[in-house]
Amino acid sequence: MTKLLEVRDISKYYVHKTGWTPGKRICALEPVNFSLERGETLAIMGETGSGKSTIAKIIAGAERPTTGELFLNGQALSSMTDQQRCRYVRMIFQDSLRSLNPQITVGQQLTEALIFNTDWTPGQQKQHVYDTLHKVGLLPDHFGFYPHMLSSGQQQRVCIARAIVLEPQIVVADEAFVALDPSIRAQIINLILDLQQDMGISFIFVSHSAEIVKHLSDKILIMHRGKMIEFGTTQALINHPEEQLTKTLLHSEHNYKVPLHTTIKE
Ligand SMILES: Nc1ncnc2c1ncn2[C@@H]1O[C@H](COP(=O)(O)OP(=O)(O)OP(=O)(O)O)[C@@H](O)[C@H]1O
Repeated sequence: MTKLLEVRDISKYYVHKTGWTPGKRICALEPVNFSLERGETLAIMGETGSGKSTIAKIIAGAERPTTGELFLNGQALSSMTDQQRCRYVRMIFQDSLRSLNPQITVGQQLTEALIFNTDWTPGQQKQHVYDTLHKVGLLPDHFGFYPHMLSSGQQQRVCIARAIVLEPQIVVADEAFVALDPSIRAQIINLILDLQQDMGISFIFVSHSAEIVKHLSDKILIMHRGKMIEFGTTQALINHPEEQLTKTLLHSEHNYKVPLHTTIKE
């Protein structure tokens, strides 16, 4: 069966343009290979500067790989138009709350993606935005709200609504929930699990929290200095980690305390 996502030999080099060493090539990511099935959730863990965000951004199309190719349902992502690609893969950024436009209403922000990426009538667009607000636990009234009228948890729900409004197959989240307080973070994480079940979306998320990773992910990818050092199912990496870093990251206590409802994903 065709995989949802296949990452083949993706690498990334940056070239210093200024500073003490102009022209110097920095390897942010050595070639990585992995794949994901439909509906599976992947957590990317690793130390600071190990290349986690680089992988996330390449999958979401926010960065181009230096080498390699990504395949979505067997089709090369590089052969797709931006419009096709953003229907399939959406990203929630680290500072997602700041990415909401304070000048326009929630409804307008969600409708924008539909105007650019569908040929629906205004009535169809509006109905779809209402349905999307409902999916993320917001009310029809929130359509007319400006971001400052919402709590941070509701703003995060709007960011998630914006990511799923085109019904993508993959949502990439880069440490998107760090700034939220623990009880709101737990609600948002449980919302993601619900969306995964209802819509069959695959989530790829970068996190330092062992607790969140164990709760949400089916597979884990461990990065160290630009290299993928371990990749496998969450159960396998928890029960039989091959690398010391994997043990440290998955059993670390420096994680956020999140009152999640269930334990490790089966
Ligand atoms: N635009 C850029 N130009 C030059 N170097 C970059 C750029 N983006 C990332 N890097 C470098 O690539 C390496 C990997 O960065 P990346 O942001 O992917 O790490 P990370 O694991 O996500 O780190 P963190 O947990 O701190 O966000 C780092 O050494 C970083 O300094």
